[in-house]
Amino acid sequence: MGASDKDTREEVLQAWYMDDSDEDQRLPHHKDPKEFVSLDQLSELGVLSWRLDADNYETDEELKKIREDRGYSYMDFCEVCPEKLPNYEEKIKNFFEEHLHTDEEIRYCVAGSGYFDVRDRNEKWIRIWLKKGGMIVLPAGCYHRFTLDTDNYIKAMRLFVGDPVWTPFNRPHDHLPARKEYVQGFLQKEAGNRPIDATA
Ligand SMILES: CSCCC(=O)/C(O)=C/O
Ligand SMILES: [Fe+2]
Repeated sequence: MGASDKDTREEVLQAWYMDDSDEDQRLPHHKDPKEFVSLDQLSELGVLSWRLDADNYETDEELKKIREDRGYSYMDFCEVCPEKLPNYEEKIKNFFEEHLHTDEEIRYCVAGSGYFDVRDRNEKWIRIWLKKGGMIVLPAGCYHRFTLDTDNYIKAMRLFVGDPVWTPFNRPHDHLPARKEYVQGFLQKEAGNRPIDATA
């Protein structure tokens, strides 16, 4: 991916470390001073991202190719607002409980915006602001949560490999194979980057 691709992705996808305040979850929760997280840092956590043409998703060849390459055969839409989402209050509460899934969570924002929070490898929260045209993949086994922002509306395309399984496993679910594999991926990367100890 070239530098210019990355720059335009950042118009619809921004990430930063969160503060520790208990204020309204829909506020940005920046640290003071702000501490942004790059898309490369996100990809080190296994979080993939694209910028796509949300006004033309029905005919978008780039989306078609991503779906073919990654096997995303299933697609539907989830609109989050009181008028469109049944059991809105309960769902909003559940989305914001820290959880993981045993499969990827793939969300493409075609309207509105929202926050997907993910834990980094030191358990710090990173807030990912997804806006119209942004698409993210959260890897299986990655603890995360979702909230609307203060605009209170998102319409997201949900993609899945085969028949969808939406089950959230609220933290702690560290014994699940998906979690173990996700953590193992970090440990292997760290071991690969460690300098060789010639005295050992
Ligand atoms: C914007 S899609 C609703 C959030 C959701 O589906 C989910 O699983 C959050 O973790
Ligand atoms: Fe989720």
